[in-house]
Amino acid sequence: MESVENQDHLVVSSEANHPANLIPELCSLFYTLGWVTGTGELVYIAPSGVQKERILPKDLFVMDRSSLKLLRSPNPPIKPSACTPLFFNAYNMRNSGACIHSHSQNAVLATMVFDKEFTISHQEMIKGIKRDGTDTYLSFFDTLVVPIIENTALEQDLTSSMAQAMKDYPESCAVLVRNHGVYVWGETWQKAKTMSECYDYLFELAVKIRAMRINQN
Ligand SMILES: CSCCC(=O)C(=O)COP(=O)(O)O
Ligand SMILES: [Zn+2]
Repeated sequence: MESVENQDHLVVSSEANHPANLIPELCSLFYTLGWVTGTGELVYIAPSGVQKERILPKDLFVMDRSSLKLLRSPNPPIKPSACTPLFFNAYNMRNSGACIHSHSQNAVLATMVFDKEFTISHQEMIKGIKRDGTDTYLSFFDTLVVPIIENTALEQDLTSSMAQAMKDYPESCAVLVRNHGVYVWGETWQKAKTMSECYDYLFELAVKIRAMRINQN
């Protein structure tokens, strides 16, 4: 059997949007936003516990989506992101093409001021959020609802509660984790990124609305 450490062709591409080039670029962008950490038939996964803004294509793991077999591992061996089983919730339960995990303070603050669900309505940016499993987006007058699950000591221990929240909220494209951050997924990396930006904006806005005691009627 070929070594998973010598499959460099899987992470070499001249296409800017190839996951091998895109993931380092997005990790670098998310680092500048203070979010940090994130991820066909191949699943590209960032390494765990490293400085995400410095990731290079050669640092990525590549996994077969259906068999979960690791096809490529960086050399020297490091672990794939601890979020891998949570990313697979999004891939398997929603057939999504990309999942982004962020530790944005806006997401964390939202989990501190809301109880079981984050809600917001009558905001233009709500229109950037899809109703998962449908071809429609929320309207200005809809209420955006995001489930909040409790944090655990280890990232992988969030897997079942995230899966339960996804079953309970079939149209949500995100799950908040109390005092930790958020997972956002989409059918493409572009949709996952755009929705991450909309969610983050709305989390920040809702926290400020509460802090300023603005009455929304
Ligand atoms: C300071 S990060 C703590 C663990 C965590 O929340 C996380 O998301 C780890 O992600 P990684 O991709 O670095 O394994
Ligand atoms: Zn995390």
